[in-house]
Amino acid sequence: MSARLYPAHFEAIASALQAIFLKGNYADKEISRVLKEDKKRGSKDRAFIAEQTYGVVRNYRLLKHLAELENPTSREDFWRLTGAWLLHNGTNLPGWKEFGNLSRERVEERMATVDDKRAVRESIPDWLDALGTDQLGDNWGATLTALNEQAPVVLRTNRLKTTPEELIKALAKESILTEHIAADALLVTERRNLFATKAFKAGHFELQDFSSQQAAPSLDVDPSHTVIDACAGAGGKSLHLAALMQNRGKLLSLDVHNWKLEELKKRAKRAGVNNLETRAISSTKIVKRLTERADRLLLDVPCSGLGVLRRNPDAKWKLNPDFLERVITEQADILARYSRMVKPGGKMVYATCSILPRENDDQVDRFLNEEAGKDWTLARKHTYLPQVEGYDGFFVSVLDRT
Ligand SMILES: C[S@@+](CC[C@H](N)C(=O)[O-])C[C@H]1O[C@@H](n2cnc3c(N)ncnc32)[C@H](O)[C@@H]1O
Repeated sequence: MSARLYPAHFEAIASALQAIFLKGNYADKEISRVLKEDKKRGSKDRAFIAEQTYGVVRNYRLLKHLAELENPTSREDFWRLTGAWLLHNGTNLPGWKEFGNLSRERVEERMATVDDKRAVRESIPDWLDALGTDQLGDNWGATLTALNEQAPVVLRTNRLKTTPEELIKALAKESILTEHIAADALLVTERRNLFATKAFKAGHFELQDFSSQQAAPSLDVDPSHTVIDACAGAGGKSLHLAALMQNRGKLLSLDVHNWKLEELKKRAKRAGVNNLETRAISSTKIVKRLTERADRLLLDVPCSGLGVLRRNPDAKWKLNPDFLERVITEQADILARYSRMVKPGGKMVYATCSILPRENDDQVDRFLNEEAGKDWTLARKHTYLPQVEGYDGFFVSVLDRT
């Protein structure tokens, strides 16, 4: 590859990386920040900065090894990591002083030493590599490799306003090429700024991965139902549920964070959704008062996010064993308490964007074997894996209440 390289791009990448690794800031926010600092950049330059920054975040441990840096802190250190990433991908580097003695030969020599060190090669903390091996056995290696790739961009057509066929045509007029892959899902085959399109502003689609689009349809909702989305967040799945309910029936979106529900309200307005009400879970009473009110319940619970590392690669550096234990305890509590909101004869979907059985199958098994789960049976479950279906790692289980 012989891309033209500019010092200003490396400056922007290094600035984003310093904030991500030294201050613990989110990668997507930092990339937006540095891109906003120079609005004159064209789309290729913006894409270069975003892609290289994500590349370094994804491959941080490997790049520290290749660039022979124990603990990068300075601006030059992050230039050097980015340089090592480009060399590793076959790009020649200019002789800028920040790169120091980096050379293709040395990077190749260092690369040859990691064949038997998966955690370094795939850039993952040792504790996570051990956990993945313990949880997924032989599947872990392929999952890890797939999670280090760039995520495909998938849209969900908002059927309240358009159809996949009409949306494909409307987006093509704005030079965005898409392919209908399933139900409401379109795969974007040419990356562009989707949020600037007329179709987005008019609420004709939402960005939502293929795997995540499997949760709402699994609830088998209809326009007569009362549906509760109990961990609704900013409402990706609530909006999907509203469309499947044809904007009828009653949809109640709950979350412990009111600011997320405020964001959901804005998105609902854009999407033309009007069967939805939001309510913050400010005390345990909110859930108690809803005992046996719902025909359908979605529990898209907080999780490790290990299935969506392609999209949020910085999460692997922020996650820690204590957080994982806490979130597992919280998931079990949510399943046991919130399931009481379902009427006899109703249905519930328990979902996570994790690939770990401890957050998925084990939680469902435990629930079914305890007092809270005595009226419940498992109808089906599936773990979507990035190396199998090709999209985010995701778990969906469907449970029926007798
Ligand atoms: C995986 S996210 C939900 C994503 C959302 N369903 C979507 O499709 O966009 C999990 C959500 O659970 C919320 N949450 C955390 N603890 C909770 C609790 N105890 N009860 C309800 N929601 C909770 C978080 O604030 C977060 O928004």
